[in-house]
Amino acid sequence: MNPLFGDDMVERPAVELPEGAHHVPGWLTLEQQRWLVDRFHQWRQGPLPIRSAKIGAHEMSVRTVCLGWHWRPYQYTRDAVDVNGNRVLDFPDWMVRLGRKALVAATGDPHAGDEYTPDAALVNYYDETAKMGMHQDKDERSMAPVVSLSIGDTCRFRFGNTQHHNKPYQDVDLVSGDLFVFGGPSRLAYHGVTKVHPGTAPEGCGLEHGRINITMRVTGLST
Ligand SMILES: O=C(O)CCC(=O)C(=O)O
Ligand SMILES: [Fe+2]
Repeated sequence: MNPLFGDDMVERPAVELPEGAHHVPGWLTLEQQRWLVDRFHQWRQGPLPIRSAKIGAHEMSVRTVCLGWHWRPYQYTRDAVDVNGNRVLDFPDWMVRLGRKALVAATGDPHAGDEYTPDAALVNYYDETAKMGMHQDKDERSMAPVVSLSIGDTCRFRFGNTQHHNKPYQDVDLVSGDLFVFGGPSRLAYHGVTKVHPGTAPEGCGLEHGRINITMRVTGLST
């Protein structure tokens, strides 16, 4: 028998993710996406310019501007000593609330966000050729979940295991408006972005080219 809502009619079949990892397709409305893109354009005005972080002598292809704490490999500081020495922007209160809502949406647990107070965000911009190699987010001292929001072009996000950057991993398409959360036993899973699909940003998301990804984290550092 053909089920009425069989897998064949679901545009994006759910991928089986390890415990602690959650993907919520289309979590942000287009209006919310546009509003976040406007914030992005403000953040990149300064006091810190958006820049490619350097891993040794190698510049990352992604460009990043931070909120709350400034990240450079492999540490967080309030002042961007590797850029222009200026102090990083404050972490906005609305983003704390958004992070809490994201955890509730991702887990289905109405209390999942109660204790969550992210204090750092990396706001990454990918042009059509940018990628991010497999890595763990482990510069934080807290194991609270990472909340990730995507806007603009679709990317191929690779979400792996906590042991090494090889298989097993799952490839997930992160589309404009998608939420992805990794916490619990998946908090230190290796992950990366293998490809951005140019020209896939939906009309009305506020971004015509490229992809913005915001990851909120709890650094566990004090002021
Ligand atoms: O762009 C993404 O979806 C992932 C970004 C990421 O892993 C990071 O900023 O550490
Ligand atoms: Fe990461």
